[in-house]
Amino acid sequence: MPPIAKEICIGNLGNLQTLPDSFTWELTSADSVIPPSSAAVKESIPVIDLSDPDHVTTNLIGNACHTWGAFQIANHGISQKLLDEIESLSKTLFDMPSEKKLETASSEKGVSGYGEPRISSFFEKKMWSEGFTIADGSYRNHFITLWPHDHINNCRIIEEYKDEMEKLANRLMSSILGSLGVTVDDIEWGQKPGNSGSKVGRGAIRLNHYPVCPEPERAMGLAAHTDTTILTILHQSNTGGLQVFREESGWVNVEPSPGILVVNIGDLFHILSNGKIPSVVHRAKVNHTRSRISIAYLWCGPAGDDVEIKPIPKIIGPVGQSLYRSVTWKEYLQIKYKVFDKAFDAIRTR
Ligand SMILES: C=C1C[C@]23C[C@@]1(O)CC[C@H]2[C@@]12CCC[C@@](C)(C(=O)O1)[C@H]2[C@@H]3C(=O)O
Ligand SMILES: O=C(O)CCC(=O)C(=O)O
Ligand SMILES: [Fe+2]
Repeated sequence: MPPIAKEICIGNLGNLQTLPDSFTWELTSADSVIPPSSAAVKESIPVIDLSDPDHVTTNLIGNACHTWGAFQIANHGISQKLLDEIESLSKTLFDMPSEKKLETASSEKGVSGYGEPRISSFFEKKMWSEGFTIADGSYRNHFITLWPHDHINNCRIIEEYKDEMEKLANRLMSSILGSLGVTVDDIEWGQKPGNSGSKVGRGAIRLNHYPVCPEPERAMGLAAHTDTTILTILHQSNTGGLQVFREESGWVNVEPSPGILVVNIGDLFHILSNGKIPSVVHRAKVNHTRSRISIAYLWCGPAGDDVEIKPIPKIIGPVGQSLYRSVTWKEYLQIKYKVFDKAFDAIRTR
């Protein structure tokens, strides 16, 4: 009798000695990073020092956004202690037995809880990763399940991280808007009483874990995607894996550096900018000897469900045309998770 195939669970990937077929991706040469012999090998997204004067950072951020749709930041004001705390919380979570993690599985992809990335349904093959999404307050119940005696401190870390990241996201948005010659007041919802500044924020956190992989070249940690956000701030542990895509350069590694955060422009900023800045296509590769943690703060702006996201009139200009129709964040998220990489086409006006 043939052996009964054991169900492969994402909570146990690190124990596997071979790459199962369901996790084996058919990658072509276009999928690899630039060969080391290429002159462009040193190319990577710029690191911008946020302690430099505002006019300097705005200019550098503007250039990076136009070129890459992404940049890295130093001296951003997020304490190393908080970054270490959230990284260590994530490690403790993913080190738990698979059955324990599954007790906190999200009921639906994309809402709070443990599970595969929401984009996984668009790919035939499975991704070599597990994650935990914090999209609303329901994560607190999951934390009680995971840490019956230590949830209060872990919830404190999450709340502090969200508050600090939201302030940073607002600051970065102002800078990026500044580089486009506008301010937050030029956005309709930026002027709404109660919706301005950082008071009403919409931010999710995704804790990602990429276990050690027996055949990293044929596996994929997190498949190529753009984020459905205004911007995403990413903290990566000391193992590389993040790659960004640019037409002119192909896939480019974004190596981790202590205290440096990565900022990705998401789809909503691309819409607000009337297509002037790209939302960056990125992915995460995995490693043969080292596991990797990343923590993404996915920021959708000071926007409630009913707030309209559309190109900023001042960016379109008096004679220009709007590239995209107006959408609410909720509506755009629905479109994205129906048509995935065709979402911009679905809301294009011409
Ligand atoms: C706010 C959100 C963005 C996200 C979908 C979600 O509803 C919550 C999870 C987020 C995340 C994190 C990992 C990568 C990503 C593409 C995914 O699969 O789930 C993003 C989603 C997104 O940006 O669309
Ligand atoms: O792990 C990474 O480097 C990328 C994570 C990511 O893209 C995401 O969470 O949206
Ligand atoms: Fe992402």
